[in-house]
Amino acid sequence: MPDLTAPKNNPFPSASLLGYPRIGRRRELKKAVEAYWAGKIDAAALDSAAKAIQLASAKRLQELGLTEAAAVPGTFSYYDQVLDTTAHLGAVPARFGKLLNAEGKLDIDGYFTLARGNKEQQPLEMTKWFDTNYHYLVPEIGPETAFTLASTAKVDEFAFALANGIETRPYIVGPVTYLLLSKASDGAPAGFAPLSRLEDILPVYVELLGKLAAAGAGWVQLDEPALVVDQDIPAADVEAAVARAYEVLTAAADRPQILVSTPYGALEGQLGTFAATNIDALHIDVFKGTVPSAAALAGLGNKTLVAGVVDGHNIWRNDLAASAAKLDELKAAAGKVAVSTSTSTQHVPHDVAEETQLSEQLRSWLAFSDQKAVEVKTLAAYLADPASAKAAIDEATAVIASRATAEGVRRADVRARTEALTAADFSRSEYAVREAAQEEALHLPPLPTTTIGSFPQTSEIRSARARNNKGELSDGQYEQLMKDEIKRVVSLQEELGYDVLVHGEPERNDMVQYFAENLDGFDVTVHGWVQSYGSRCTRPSILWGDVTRKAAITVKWAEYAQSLTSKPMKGMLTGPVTILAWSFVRDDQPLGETANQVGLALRDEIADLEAAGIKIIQVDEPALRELLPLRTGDQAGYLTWSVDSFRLATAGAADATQIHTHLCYSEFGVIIDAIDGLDADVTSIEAARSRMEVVHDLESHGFGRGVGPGVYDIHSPRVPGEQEVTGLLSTAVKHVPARQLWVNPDCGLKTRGYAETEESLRNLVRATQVVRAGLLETVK
Ligand SMILES: CN1c2c(nc(N)[nH]c2=O)NC[C@@H]1CNc1ccc(C(=O)N[C@@H](CCC(=O)N[C@@H](CCC(=O)N[C@@H](CCC(=O)O)C(=O)O)C(=O)O)C(=O)O)cc1
Ligand SMILES: N[C@@H](CCS)C(=O)O
Ligand SMILES: [Zn+2]
Repeated sequence: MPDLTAPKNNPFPSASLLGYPRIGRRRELKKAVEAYWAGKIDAAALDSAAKAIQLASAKRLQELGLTEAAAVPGTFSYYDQVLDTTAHLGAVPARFGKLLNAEGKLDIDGYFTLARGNKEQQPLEMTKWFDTNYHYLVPEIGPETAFTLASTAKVDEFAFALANGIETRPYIVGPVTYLLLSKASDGAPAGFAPLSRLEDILPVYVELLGKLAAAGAGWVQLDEPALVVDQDIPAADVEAAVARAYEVLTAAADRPQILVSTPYGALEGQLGTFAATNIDALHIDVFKGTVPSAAALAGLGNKTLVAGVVDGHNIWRNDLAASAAKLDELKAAAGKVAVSTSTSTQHVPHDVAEETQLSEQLRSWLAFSDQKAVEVKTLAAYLADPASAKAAIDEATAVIASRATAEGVRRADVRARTEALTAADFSRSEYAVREAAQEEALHLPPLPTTTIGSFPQTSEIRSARARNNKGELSDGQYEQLMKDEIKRVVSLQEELGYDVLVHGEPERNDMVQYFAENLDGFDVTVHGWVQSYGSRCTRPSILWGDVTRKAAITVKWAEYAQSLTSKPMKGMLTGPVTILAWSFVRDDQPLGETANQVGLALRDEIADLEAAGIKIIQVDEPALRELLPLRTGDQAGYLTWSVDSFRLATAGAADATQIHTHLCYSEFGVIIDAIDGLDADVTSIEAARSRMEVVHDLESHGFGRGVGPGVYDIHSPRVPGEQEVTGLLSTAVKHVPARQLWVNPDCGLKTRGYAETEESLRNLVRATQVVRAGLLETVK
């Protein structure tokens, strides 16, 4: 048992992870949380499932060598780390009414209400966490928000691990990042900035630090990733906020030692701001970021520099020799150096060893969370005694070298095709020419109605796929079940009166993995689940080699669906940027090169869809915003290659073929030029959750082609009423010329149930009829 009376001035652990997956090696948390939501287990059973995961993870990390006090990160969460911070601060938006219980605490049901909403209230908005495919719940802060320590979950988790003999390092989002990620609550005065409430949240942090110290915590981790992003407020204001926040927190009478972590990129000038505070350790990302100057590092004085040299965001085996060289530089300039990951490893799966279906060669190139723990430990050993790590470093060097020449990594046929590309391959005819050709081919009514692609992925569909994978259902039987589903979805859309139909995507396990399974250059995992949001997970595919299409991928399904209706059926593809963003992408060449290879494979697929009689083809790019570099100086280069790869995919289409694209899960104002640059004939874009904010951007930009701002928020079971949709459409027609406007939901319907889907889709059509009639009146 650790000695609780020992002085809390332990050194920072020489090797640690910044965070660890919390969903469980077999998605135990997902299963428990969903069972709790469905009323199948009670709160006590959920609590014991959560504890079992916490303990198993902590023990596993100890087995892997992270045995020092505070080396195991306390990053468990039932749903989201930002929501956890909201809970600890008691920052419940007033619109939820009284959610705290009689003791002033937010219990588990209140916590899930913020995440999932209730009959009256939409949940907190969900948006992308930095440049990852993880989504957090956006806090709503106003001048009225009351802050109080409404949860002690972090203290309880710490005490539980300690009682089991493991001193963890509790994690919480730091005050500056928390407020910078917040949005102003409804009703806050114009121009209100959540950061203006800094003084008011600090006492709650101080109280929490006191409770953690009392429970025996030696170290706490305050995560400040917002500091690696160029904010749209002056840098001096951010600096002042950091200085003030950490002046108050470090002055707390009783507190653990404080590590501030700054993952996802280079801290740049803000390193000096932290150097001037009294925090005890500062983590910097030296994987994506660069090694700071010796002078900047010297400014850290007695603080421990926690070097994030092992990539927490991708799955390639660490180049230990390169990391060792960085550590040498850091050690020469900074006093105390410890080793860690660049980010939490919540973005990568648990263990490569689970993926026995992958070739040994591919597995040797990879490092998931558990392998990263070992890498961190090896590098810490290197710092203490370089000779002790020599064998491991040499092995990593040899394995990485073997990748460069392995079969499939560089293919002459693929390279010849990308090298032969010319400007003409990236452009279609003028829009006016295409518009006329499409008008003639499609004869669509004003305000055409459509959906984004997926229909509910029922448990029957998923279980059929699982049985097919296990060999319990033949390919023929599986295909027939998918066709039956497509038929149902097509007749439902006809009955509801939609103008442009979709086949519903039942045959896809995921909109990226499905394509990866059908392209050379990729491999997929069996257990490689990564949390996307709440209980939802994805299995990012591994893009390790040159990409080509083995055979047509979607054509047979699109052709079948089109054979069932005289209405146009949309072909449905995932775009190159999104395929890259939601996979683990090779790190041995520029992303733009890889994106063009994927773009060419999609271009071939579009040609085959056209040949099969498909007149409208949607190429989804929901991740276009996600990959936007966090530093403004890096953004233009990204936008060039990303937009180009989409154009390469789509520019082979005939004038009469209508190309759609779809974007969601982000705010798009900042990349509106790039969206326009995609040159899609129609763009559907998430808008319902933000009450059509995007139409202002479209209007001021003078967006000239078809556009469908979403009018149905598909993220919750709530059904939008006909009047609500009419209202949203009426707003849209004020800002976007009616002849350009389409009517559609915010995103696909795969996470929804049929009951609410049917009712909502019916309301969309009814509202469209009302607005169309109004347009006719105006014309008269
Ligand atoms: C649009 N979004 C996506 C993102 N990233 C992606 N890669 N894909 C996306 O669609 N990022 C942004 C958003 C995030 N949103 C979501 C939305 C929904 C999910 C989701 O529903 N995930 C599912 C898993 C999906 C999947 O891979 N399904 C497979 C396997 C299903 C499964 O679990 N099978 C069981 C057996 C089932 C049975 O027997 O009945 C098993 O294997 O144990 C499939 O359909 O075949 C989730 O469950 O979390 C994610 C992100
Ligand atoms: N076509 C996809 C897009 C999701 S972003 C779907 O409808 O699910
Ligand atoms: Zn979407």
